[in-house]
Amino acid sequence: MLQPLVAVSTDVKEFEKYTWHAAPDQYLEAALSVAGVLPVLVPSFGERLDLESLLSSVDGVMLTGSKSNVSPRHYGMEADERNGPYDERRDATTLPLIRRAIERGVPLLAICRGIQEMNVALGGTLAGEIQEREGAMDHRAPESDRQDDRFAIRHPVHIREGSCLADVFGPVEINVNSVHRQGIDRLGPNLAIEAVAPDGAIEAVSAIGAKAFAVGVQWHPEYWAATDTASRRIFEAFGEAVRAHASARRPAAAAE
Ligand SMILES: N[C@@H](CCC(=O)NCCCC(=O)O)C(=O)O
Repeated sequence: MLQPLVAVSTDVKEFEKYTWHAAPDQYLEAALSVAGVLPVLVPSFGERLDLESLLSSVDGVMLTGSKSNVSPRHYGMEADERNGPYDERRDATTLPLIRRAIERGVPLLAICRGIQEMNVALGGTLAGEIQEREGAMDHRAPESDRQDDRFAIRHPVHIREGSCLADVFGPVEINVNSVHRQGIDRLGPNLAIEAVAPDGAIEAVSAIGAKAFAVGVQWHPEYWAATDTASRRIFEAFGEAVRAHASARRPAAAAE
């Protein structure tokens, strides 16, 4: 089979006096080496992108994490500095992309900022600084200059019975990393909770009635995808869904 293409979200960043549309290596590495797909960066040009053309040319969509937050104006709230930084160009690209990918049955894996975008795209809201909520765990990364420390696996999540991820792991507890200060507040109407943290924070969702894999996770399976079984299994399941989509979309190419 030809290696199927997966559209990957990009952050818009200023660096060395240039504007970049960028994605971190970890996500691309996990997509290529564990999911077995060819990641293709999608520039954050928003409504200037022909999403039908894009979604007719790829067999999956992966949304990466980011230090930036979805602008609260997308869920009816004021965008203040406290809840920044923002990346409006990324929002303008990913929010419509999520809706169309799910409508068209293109497999979707949304990670961290990605699950938050998925919830907002489908009509939900987010809460900021969730560590300040009564009884909340601190979901932010540990203070460290070492990424391995910041992305250390450090709390359990319970995978709900009958969920998509229960098909991947079984209805069990898995241990995950945690690098976020925002979280899902009001769940979008067409989303189902797939996993929760011990403090009740929603850690994974899936699109109800989706034609294909459409899962968002608040943790970072990409970071340890090569070595951690649970992280690996998510990317393997995503890769399987992408190849199934490719086979259905291009039977001839799938036979090659
Ligand atoms: N900004 C959002 C989403 C968090 C996220 O995607 N984190 C990825 C890694 C960011 C880092 O390296 O600090 C939130 O904070 O909830």
